[in-house]
Amino acid sequence: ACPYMTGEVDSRIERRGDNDAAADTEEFLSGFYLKDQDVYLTSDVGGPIEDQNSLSAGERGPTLLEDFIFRQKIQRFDHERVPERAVHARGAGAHGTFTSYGDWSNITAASFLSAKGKQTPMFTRFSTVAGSRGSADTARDVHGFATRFYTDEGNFDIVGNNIPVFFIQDAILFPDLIHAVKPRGDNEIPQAATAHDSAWDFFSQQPSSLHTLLWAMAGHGIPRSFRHVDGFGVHTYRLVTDDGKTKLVKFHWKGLQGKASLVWEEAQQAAGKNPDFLRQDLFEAIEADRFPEWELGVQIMEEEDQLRFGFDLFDPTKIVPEELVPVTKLGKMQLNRNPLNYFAETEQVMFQPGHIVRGVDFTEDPLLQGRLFSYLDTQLNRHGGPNFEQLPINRPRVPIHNNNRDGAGQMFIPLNKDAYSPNTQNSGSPKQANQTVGKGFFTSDRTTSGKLQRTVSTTFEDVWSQPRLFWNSLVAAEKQFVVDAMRFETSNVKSDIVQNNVIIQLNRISNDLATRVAEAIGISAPKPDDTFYHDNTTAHIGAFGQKLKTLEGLKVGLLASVSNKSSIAEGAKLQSALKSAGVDVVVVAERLADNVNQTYSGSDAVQFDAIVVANGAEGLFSGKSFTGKPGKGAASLFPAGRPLDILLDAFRFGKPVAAVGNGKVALRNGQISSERDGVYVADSVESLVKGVKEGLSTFKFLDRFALD
Ligand code: HEM
Repeated sequence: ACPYMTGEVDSRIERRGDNDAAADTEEFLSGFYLKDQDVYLTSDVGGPIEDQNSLSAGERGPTLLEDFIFRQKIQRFDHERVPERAVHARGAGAHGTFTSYGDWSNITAASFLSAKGKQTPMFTRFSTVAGSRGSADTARDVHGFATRFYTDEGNFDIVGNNIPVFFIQDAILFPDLIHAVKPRGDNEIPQAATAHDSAWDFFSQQPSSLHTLLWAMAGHGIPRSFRHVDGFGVHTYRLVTDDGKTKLVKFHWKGLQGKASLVWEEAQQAAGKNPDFLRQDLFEAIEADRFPEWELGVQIMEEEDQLRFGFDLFDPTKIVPEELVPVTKLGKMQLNRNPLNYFAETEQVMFQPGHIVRGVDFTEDPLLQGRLFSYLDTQLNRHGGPNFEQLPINRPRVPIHNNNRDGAGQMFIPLNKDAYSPNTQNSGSPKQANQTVGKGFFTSDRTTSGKLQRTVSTTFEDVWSQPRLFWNSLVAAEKQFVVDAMRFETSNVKSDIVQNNVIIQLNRISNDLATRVAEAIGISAPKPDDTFYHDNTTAHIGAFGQKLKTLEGLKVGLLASVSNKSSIAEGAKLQSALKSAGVDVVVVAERLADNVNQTYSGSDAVQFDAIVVANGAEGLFSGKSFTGKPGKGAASLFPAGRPLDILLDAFRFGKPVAAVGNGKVALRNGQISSERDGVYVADSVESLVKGVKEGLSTFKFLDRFALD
């Protein structure tokens, strides 16, 4: 244990998955805990400190420079911030466990996949890309899905996203992409948003970005929670067996919660009312022992398949449709433990695509190749020195021995004074792995040759057919989400040239898409540009229209009234009926009282996955509240019309809405027909529950989104 650890073990430390890997994590991290319980205050160098006043010359005199206590405290405060990540600055992470489904030595020598049931500790961080560290969680963006395996042969990171493709094909364009999507140079506007000229200028000038853009606009850009996203390694990687045989693979993380997305207006509401919407959901789910899980899968391909599917497997703007190559599930990740300190763990974790282990290898993908430089380089800047791999969250769970030395923040005391190899002075140690434990990391057999050139491979040229495949594969409501998103974004673009260029590019994907966006920004419908048009479709790409696999951690809002006690009591009944499904009920009323969890003034539809209006609360939903005049009595406790707004918003956002008994008056006042899908009416809470559960698993009722 840490020599400075004092007091009882923190109760939060006990909260974790009940398995060996979680126990390893606990044992490892406990060596670093600092717990300030029943102790006295000291300076950084250990001297006891008596009080919190600075040293002054006389009672009313100036503070003295000699006050080392004052200077140290202020100095430490002045240096609390480190540079945020250049991208993916906003995020949240959790510890977890990976369990292998089998012995996969037929495809990889990676030791964490060497036996059925083998467990490996993990840390995973989800993020948005463009926003700064304090930006809202629900900004529309690609989401980072970075995973680390602390394997018994060193750390392996799959630094992926929740979208399986990327904007560019060559890493040299990454600064351009990021400069274009980040805020403007002159006024630093807008924060965490792509609805501006430079972003769309880049997208329309660099059409390799269209595929990723479509995914982001279709709902994957605004997920319901981090628990409801899938993850992708994006690039094609290699798996290598002990005898050197390689397979090409695409990594997938398939969520066992199912996929779910917000709608745009809902994301906006969340951004204002609760900018921590996604990180809070993840944190609370894990605190409640509802551990989210993902299966790690691979699409396995042969070296000869590199160009077999009509595109290049080394082009990161392409998916391999699962109809062509199904996903083989290798194991499962469970996130089962929250960090105990955000900065020490989530902020200081340094993922790198270059953290790989024996049994995995890179490919020639030029985006991947560039990333191998960028992450280490930026982390040297972020940490201020080369020793960040020694931080607890980055330190491998296996011994490290090498001749790397010194640098800022060295935390070890290396005893070998002969830090070179080969040597005789230290008995040849550290020795090569193949002289001791067998094989060390080895690069797969690859041959490359060719004339030096600065060009994009001709096999990367078609960047329109796959966006078309994506568009073709969406259901009508999802297409409408894309159209709405693009209308919103491009109507914020000021430049006619950029707007026109966007339409030209969209028209290469689909004339329908281009026309629908064009008409909203006052551009006449273009004639079809059909070189890349086709009618193919693929499954597994939508964010909507599929059932959730579990309801765990979803929230139902019961809209009740303190003036009718039985309406409040329905909360307990509803909660007991939904408990086994892991759904939480939140009782909302005019003011806090016994069994009331939230007030109308503090609530919004986005906080709930379904709404139930209690019998007896209908009086709060009268049309009168729309007069805009301040209400009287109870009504003055919340903004005029709020209960009906919550109900209507929930309905507009595609959520299930329900009413018990006279609660149906509220539906009527909101002109919500009980004939609509996902609208449930019953005389008792008990007879409503089946419908509400069904509605929750449906998640979004797509018929509510007008199509045009
Ligand atoms: C397939 C394409 C890419 C994916 C999936 C991806 C994913 C990610 C993720 C998930 C993170 C956040 C890691 C964390 O949670 O700490 C990240 C950070 C970062 N990415 Fe990428 N990225 C991609 C392309 C690139 C490229 C091409 C570059 C540069 C050439 C780049 C540079 C960075 C940098 C500088 C960071 C910040 C790292 C840090 O400060 O620790 N990324 N990326």
